[in-house]
Amino acid sequence: MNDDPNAFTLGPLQAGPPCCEPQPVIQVRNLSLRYNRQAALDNVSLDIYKGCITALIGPSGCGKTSFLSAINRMTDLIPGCSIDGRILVDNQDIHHPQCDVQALRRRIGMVFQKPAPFPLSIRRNIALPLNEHGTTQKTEVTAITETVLRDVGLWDEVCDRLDVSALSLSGGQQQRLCIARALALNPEILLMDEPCSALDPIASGVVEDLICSLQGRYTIVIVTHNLAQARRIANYAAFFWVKDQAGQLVEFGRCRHIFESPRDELTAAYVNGARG
Ligand SMILES: Nc1ncnc2c1ncn2[C@@H]1O[C@H](COP(=O)(O)OP(=O)(O)OP(=O)(O)O)[C@@H](O)[C@H]1O
Repeated sequence: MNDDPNAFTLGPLQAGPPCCEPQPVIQVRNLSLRYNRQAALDNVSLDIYKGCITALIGPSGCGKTSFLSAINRMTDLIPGCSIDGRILVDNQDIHHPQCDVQALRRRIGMVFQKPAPFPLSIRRNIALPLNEHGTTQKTEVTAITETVLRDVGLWDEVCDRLDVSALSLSGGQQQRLCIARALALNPEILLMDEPCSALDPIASGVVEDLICSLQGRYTIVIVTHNLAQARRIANYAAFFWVKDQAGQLVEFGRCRHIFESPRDELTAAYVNGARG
């Protein structure tokens, strides 16, 4: 898949933790995305590496959310949205007519900017998606519920009140519940759209630590406006910018390189705060 001269690919890395081995799991090639006649992304090619955290950065309107939503075909749900180009997940073309979109979304979970638990009990928030995806045995659902609530550090806080409304939790707890809900389906990839931006600094720090703790077990693609956060948590960063009225990928690379020695002047200006 690396025959495309427009693709951003990296050479072999130094020996490092397994999460940093550059093994592409999502390969985006020449992705262009439109909302009716308005272009939102133009000819974006990018590899996302297995087990790593990749941050999508860039100013408002440069197409970060559109890019994220295209990866699990959430963009199918937006009237007027059309896509050109190819997205491969584990070498499977997600736009192939035989692609099972429900299975794709099970493999690729999504967490949104604003915590959006279902207006149900904490327990039902985890059980409902499991039931919908065919896991109905009570003992199994109970075991998964405890596992994922522990994974997000919520179990000790809620284990004695699993039947209260999820809406009674704090914003940070709600967001961790939403991450637990996504993890319950045992995804390989997590897409996160500004998961901390609606939270206060303390809750944001807790969710940020949680995201770091998931690194290696999951491939994570995160949109963030918080450059310090991207720098703290991501292995790779992709910098988008609006050129000719459409979002384009300016530069992709190891996070350290993007922030400390970017190749592109625009990237340097953005990460140094001179532009954007
Ligand atoms: N559902 C939609 N219908 C029409 N245009 C849209 C839709 N969603 C996004 N757009 C447009 O597509 C472009 C890219 O938007 P997108 O939300 O992907 O950018 P973004 O970088 O994530 O922005 P932000 O950081 O503000 O969330 C913008 O011009 C936006 O107005």
